[in-house]
Amino acid sequence: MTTRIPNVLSIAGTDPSGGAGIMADLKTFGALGAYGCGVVTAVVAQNTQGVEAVGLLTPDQVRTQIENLLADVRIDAIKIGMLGSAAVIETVADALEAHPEVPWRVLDPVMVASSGDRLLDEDAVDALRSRLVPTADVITPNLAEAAVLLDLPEPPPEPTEDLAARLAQLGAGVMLKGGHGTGDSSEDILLVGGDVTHLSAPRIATRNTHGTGCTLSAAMAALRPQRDGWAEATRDAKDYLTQALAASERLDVGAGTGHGPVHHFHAWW
Ligand SMILES: Nc1ncnc2c1ncn2[C@@H]1O[C@H](COP(=O)(O)OP(=O)(O)O)[C@@H](O)[C@H]1O
Ligand SMILES: Cc1ncc(COP(=O)(O)OP(=O)(O)O)c(N)n1
Repeated sequence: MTTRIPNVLSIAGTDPSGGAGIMADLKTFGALGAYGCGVVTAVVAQNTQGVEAVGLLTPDQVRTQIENLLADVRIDAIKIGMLGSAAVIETVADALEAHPEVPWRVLDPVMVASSGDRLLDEDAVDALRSRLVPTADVITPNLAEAAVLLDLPEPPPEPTEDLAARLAQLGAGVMLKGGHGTGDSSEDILLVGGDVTHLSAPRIATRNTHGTGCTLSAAMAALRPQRDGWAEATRDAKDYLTQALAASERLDVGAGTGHGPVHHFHAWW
């Protein structure tokens, strides 16, 4: 645990509507006492209704941003989000292997937006599984992403310890998210270093769920340098997200027919 203000890096795609991607990550870092840095991997035309277009940056463009940043700024934790292609996954994996000094790494295996639009090439899953997952401390799949990572025919209905254990065999700790269920509570399972933690929160009745996965993984990265372990950091990250969901109706973003953002600065305004 550090007492200095942590510098936390998001490597992710953009969301001009500010609810997901690198925009959400930087808001989350700021709200949770971390100084935010960002490396852009993709320029995504999206809003609360869905994704209109995806423009991937080249591996060289991503590599140069990472190397230039790390040559100057001490990074205390990294959150990795949308990468888009196998080539960019290889580039980020190489960069992380070359920088073992970055202590904490959270990987959100972003594949598909809640609108159904693809954010990762289909042929990139192997590279994600074999090159990037083993470089992470914790991966944060939702149930659909867990099914793809484990080659299951369809997403399981809810997170289970068995599913988390099978994901952990890919080489990282696991925060298996159950946000897409329908019960009264929203249940996740954290499995790190053989320790299982069940995380439960009341399910908030709102359409403003755009960027919940981005916000959760960013909060874990922001809090890990400020807490004693992943269990404490993840519990506090989920509490922050639950409050941001509960306060989201105070925002007025989008036409109201899509999925709006959570309120990242609910504690201030
Ligand atoms: N309506 C909700 N109320 C409370 N928590 C939620 C709700 N929707 C999602 N969550 C929580 O948000 C986090 C992200 O989960 P999920 O929505 O499954 O991820 P993703 O955005 O990657 O699909 C999890 O901790 C999940 O339990
Ligand atoms: C640029 C970008 N990255 C990730 C996502 C997916 O965000 P997520 O938190 O999983 O939330 P939904 O979009 O699924 O609601 C994204 N949309 N854009």
